[in-house]
Amino acid sequence: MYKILTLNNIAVAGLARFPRESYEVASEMQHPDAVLVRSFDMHRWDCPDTVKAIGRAGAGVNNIPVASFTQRGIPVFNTPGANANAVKELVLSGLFIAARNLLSAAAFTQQLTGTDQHINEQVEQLKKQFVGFELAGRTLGVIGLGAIGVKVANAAEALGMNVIGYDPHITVSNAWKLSANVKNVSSVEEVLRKSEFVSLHVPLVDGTRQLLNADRLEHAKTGLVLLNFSRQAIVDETAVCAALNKGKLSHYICDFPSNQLQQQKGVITFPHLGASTREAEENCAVMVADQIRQFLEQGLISYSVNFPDMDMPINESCACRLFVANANVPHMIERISSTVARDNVNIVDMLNRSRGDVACTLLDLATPLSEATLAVLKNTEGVLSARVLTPNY
Ligand SMILES: NC(=O)c1ccc[n+]([C@@H]2O[C@H](COP(=O)([O-])OP(=O)(O)OC[C@H]3O[C@@H](n4cnc5c(N)ncnc54)[C@H](O)[C@@H]3O)[C@@H](O)[C@H]2O)c1
Ligand SMILES: O=C(O)CC[C@@H](O)C(=O)O
Repeated sequence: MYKILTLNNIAVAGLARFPRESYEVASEMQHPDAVLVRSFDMHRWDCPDTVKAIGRAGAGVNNIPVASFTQRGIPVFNTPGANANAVKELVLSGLFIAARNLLSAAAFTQQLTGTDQHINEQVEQLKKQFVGFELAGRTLGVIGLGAIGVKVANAAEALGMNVIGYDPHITVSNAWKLSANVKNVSSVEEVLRKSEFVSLHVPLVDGTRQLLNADRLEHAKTGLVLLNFSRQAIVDETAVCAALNKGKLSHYICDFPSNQLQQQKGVITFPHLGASTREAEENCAVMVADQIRQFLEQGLISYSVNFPDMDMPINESCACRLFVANANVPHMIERISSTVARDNVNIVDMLNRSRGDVACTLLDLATPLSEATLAVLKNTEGVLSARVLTPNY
């Protein structure tokens, strides 16, 4: 029986992927084999020794201490693209809200009282304060052209906007998906200089923390609308508030309310709603549940943020499969295979892949591996984690 601990609400469609006869899933349990999480802050969480995999039902992994899981030989999975459409639609809403002053206009009509005739007179007399502008012909700059950025860029282009994009690490596959009309520019400053709207779609890592700071915001066109549906710390909030007060920015629309933003004019915040659609929650939950099952049951890895992809069909003549996560250094295969040889076990199939400082090895073994040999393997220099899986043919 595998045990799956959920640290956030995970959509039922995803939880249903774990067969009841072989999985227990709960939000509180002892000795979990894997953990499913959304935005729960795992940096302050004491992870039990039994955990073999972490599944993030979403894109961002800044709430997960990935480096420390890597050292423990634990793969962290995420679900790239599974919530991208939901975020794109919220970003588009942000563009419309800013261009047409929709929130203040709706707040204005909500407070009108009196007869219909009186309300109508107020509407016609005062609506001029909410006059907006059209998106077509305006320039949107997209910073980060990954799963979300590409969708935002293409959708904005379809609305008639000029779209420019900046992503020094764009993947070939995302470059193929991007509309040919999206112009590539070479710096964040150039995006800010040329755009009326800028939307941020980068992950929060050391290199993107406070990507938009006071110096960079100086380059912005006066009246820029800045949208941040990535992470709070991608911008320097103090610099954003100063830019709003100077008129450099007209709006800051983001998914991350904070104490500093609460009273700031020009700010519109949402409660981290980007991925909160039924469709996105289900997509993420189903994708991550399937990844965790594949790893627990077969040692296979896809869409891990810290481990290499591992794909090898289980050899039908094997008695068991050994999964080893190890440091990516010389002599590891030699150490692993000589330890396995203690049991006089024959290797019928094998896969070894590496990614950065980590490597993974799958060995399909003709006969079972003893507990004693597995224990020796776990203590072998360079081995981060090891476990034996008994295939369920
Ligand atoms: N608001 C929400 O609910 C919500 C939902 C999903 C994702 N997100 C956030 O959005 C981020 C992006 O998601 P995604 O699915 O598009 O991820 P992704 O990995 O597909 O794309 C990120 C892109 O950013 C690019 N990038 C990295 N550093 C950059 C830099 N310094 N300048 C320009 N580009 C840079 C990468 O090359 C990549 O193409 C996530 O990491 C997460 O933090 C928020
Ligand atoms: O799980 C959520 O609601 C938010 C997820 C989102 O921030 C992500 O990075 O995918």
